[in-house]
Amino acid sequence: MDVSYLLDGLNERQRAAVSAGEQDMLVLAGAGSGKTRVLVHRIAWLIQVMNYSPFSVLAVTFTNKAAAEMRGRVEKLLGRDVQRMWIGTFHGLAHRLLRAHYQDAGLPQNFQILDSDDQLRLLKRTIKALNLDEKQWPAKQAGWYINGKKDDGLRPQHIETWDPAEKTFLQIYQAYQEACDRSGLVDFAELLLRAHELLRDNKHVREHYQKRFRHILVDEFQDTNQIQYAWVRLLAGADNHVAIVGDDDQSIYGWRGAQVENLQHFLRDFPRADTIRLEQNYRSTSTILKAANQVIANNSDRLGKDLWTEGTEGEPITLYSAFNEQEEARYIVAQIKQWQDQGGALSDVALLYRNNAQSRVLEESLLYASLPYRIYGGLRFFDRQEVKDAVAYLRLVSNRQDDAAFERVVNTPSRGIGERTLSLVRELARNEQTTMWNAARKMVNESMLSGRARNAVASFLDLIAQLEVECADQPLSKQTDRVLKGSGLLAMYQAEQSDKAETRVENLQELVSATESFMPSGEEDMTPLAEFLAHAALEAGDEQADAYQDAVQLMTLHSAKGLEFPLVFMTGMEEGTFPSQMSSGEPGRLEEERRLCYVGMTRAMEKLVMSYAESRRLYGQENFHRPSRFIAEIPSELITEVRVQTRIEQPAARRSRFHTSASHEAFSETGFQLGQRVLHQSFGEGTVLNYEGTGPQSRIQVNFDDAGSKWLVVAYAKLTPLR
Ligand SMILES: Nc1ncnc2c1ncn2[C@@H]1O[C@H](COP(=O)(O)OP(=O)(O)OP(=O)(O)O)[C@@H](O)[C@H]1O
Ligand SMILES: [Mg+2]
Repeated sequence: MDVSYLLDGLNERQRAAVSAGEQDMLVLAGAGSGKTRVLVHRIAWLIQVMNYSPFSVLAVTFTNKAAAEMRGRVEKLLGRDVQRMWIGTFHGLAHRLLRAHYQDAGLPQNFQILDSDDQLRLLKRTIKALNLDEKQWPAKQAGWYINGKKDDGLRPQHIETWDPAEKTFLQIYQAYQEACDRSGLVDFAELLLRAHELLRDNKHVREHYQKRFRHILVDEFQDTNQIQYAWVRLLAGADNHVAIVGDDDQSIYGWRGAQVENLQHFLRDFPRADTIRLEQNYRSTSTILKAANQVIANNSDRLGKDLWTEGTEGEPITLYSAFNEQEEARYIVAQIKQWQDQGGALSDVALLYRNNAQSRVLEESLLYASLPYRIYGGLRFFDRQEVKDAVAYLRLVSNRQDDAAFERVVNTPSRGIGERTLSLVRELARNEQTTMWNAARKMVNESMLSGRARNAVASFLDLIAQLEVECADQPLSKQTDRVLKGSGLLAMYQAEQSDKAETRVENLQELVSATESFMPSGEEDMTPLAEFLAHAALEAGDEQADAYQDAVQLMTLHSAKGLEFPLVFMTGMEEGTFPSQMSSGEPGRLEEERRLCYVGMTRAMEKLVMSYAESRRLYGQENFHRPSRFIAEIPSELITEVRVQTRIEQPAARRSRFHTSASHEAFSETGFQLGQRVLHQSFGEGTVLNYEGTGPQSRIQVNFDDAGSKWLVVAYAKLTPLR
């Protein structure tokens, strides 16, 4: 058979990696050098040329989206489907292992995944139950503590501490874990830890998979944490082969426990591994690549890589300075329209930002301009309130011991079960070391509640029992439909009659279609419902209604990893936003932010646009910041600066109650406009942001580059207009 096509479109070093014999390898290379492409071709090579069954190859990627893409690309190369092949994220694969071996893992068969939001809720309740003050012991912090410990492979009994604060967190960890275990709930970090323990402690399970997975391949290896790497080592055993690809310059999850040192550990633990370096970038124009290389050169302790391209020079990087985030969004939308007018596809455009919260203003501008968009991460379909409510019903119907689901829906829609009643149920559950369901049942049976409360709780318990009967042996979409109607959820939102409620109804309907089109794999003894619930908890944004529409792609810089787009906007390039406030004091974290900037820039193929706003309202607060230091790290000859061209009217959202049309005229008379640059004798240069009052009393707000924001009386300020 002619297999040369598997090496087509690869350079010499890539070919060497793809066609290597039975061996371990590390492909260490910069962004866009074809690492992922090598991995895909290697998998096809193993199957086609070295005659491995797809069944004996394990491939790990970083997101579900990347996993789906990888599977698709392998299938295209092979010309057949590889459904049986294990391609997934660490979390997804861990979940699959736990399902298949739930007994060995000490889990109930119908265990459920607790996502981050549910985890936080459960932590809040745990902290309350321990009579701790949530202000002093915030649930979020407890979550970080617990997840961090789990990522390091530590159970409460492994932790010893003299630190009184840590002692309390440890106590929360313990109580939280007990609650999870009682309810058959597994959080994200627990998936990894438990799967690790399963492989470590069960020889037969471990040996089974060691025999099975002859080749293990891991993409984005620089962002594995300790437990993930420990897992790879366990699975690899003595005579399997591991190929990892990564780029130390793109390690951006240190804050979540990823260890870039794993790259070195790999070379130590797999001493026979070949290191292959790729140096040609095939993704970006030389301008973009040069700029990205310059930025990352400011970091220390790099493994060091040279990246070059034969690509064209392309356009310079556009830098846009806006006076606030609204105006930034308007500029971006105008640019996207222009791109569209020139025949560009919307799905070729990515808007990247540092924090999820930054997306709202961008979304509003896109909506206003009727440009369809999709968001990855953040506002995932399965994260939306109504969808979570519906899923919680499904969970409770399939497992009554699921406390998180119980809490979520017991009084949604409202059925007169108040906080007082619930706290009685919680208390009994706690005292008897049992679940909410069991406690509630007992309270009803033994008349431990007042008449009304008892009836309300009893009818809820009956409702769930009834739904279970109605759902038995029904197809998944019928079950979902039954639950939506029977629970009263759908009716509740239908009755609400607001735009928001309408969207919620649509989302619930979308959930039914999602279950309709869901194809359970039928493996590992899972019911379709159990598989769907796991999918809902693990999938990020892949199920949005407009998945196939041509739409602008919005995502955080973190979730853009591994992807590429012809036109990329990096928004919010301001000190305090990016690099983030928290990182500025710590050199280590600042370097991680710089790597994130490198990741962002190297997503762009043809054109990169960076923008910053002099004033930004975020989380309800207005802040003034200078342009990000990363901008200054780009050689100026690679940048074209665009300034605010048309002075725009005050955006509605920003109009304060002081503003009257009279003051607007008075303001205009002063000769200054919003966004205008001005010079003050003692404060120096700044930008006009706001104004109030009329006549001689009128005041003007200026954000000075060095002195910060100040309100000044126009008549006395002696401002000199610049530009
Ligand atoms: N030898 C090659 N010839 C032509 N195009 C290539 C070659 N190798 C890779 N490419 C293309 O270059 C782009 C980048 O490749 P790929 O995504 O595999 O890079 P990567 O190293 O994984 O990047 P990242 O570090 O961002 O994950 C892709 O569009 C890919 O198809
Ligand atoms: Mg890649």
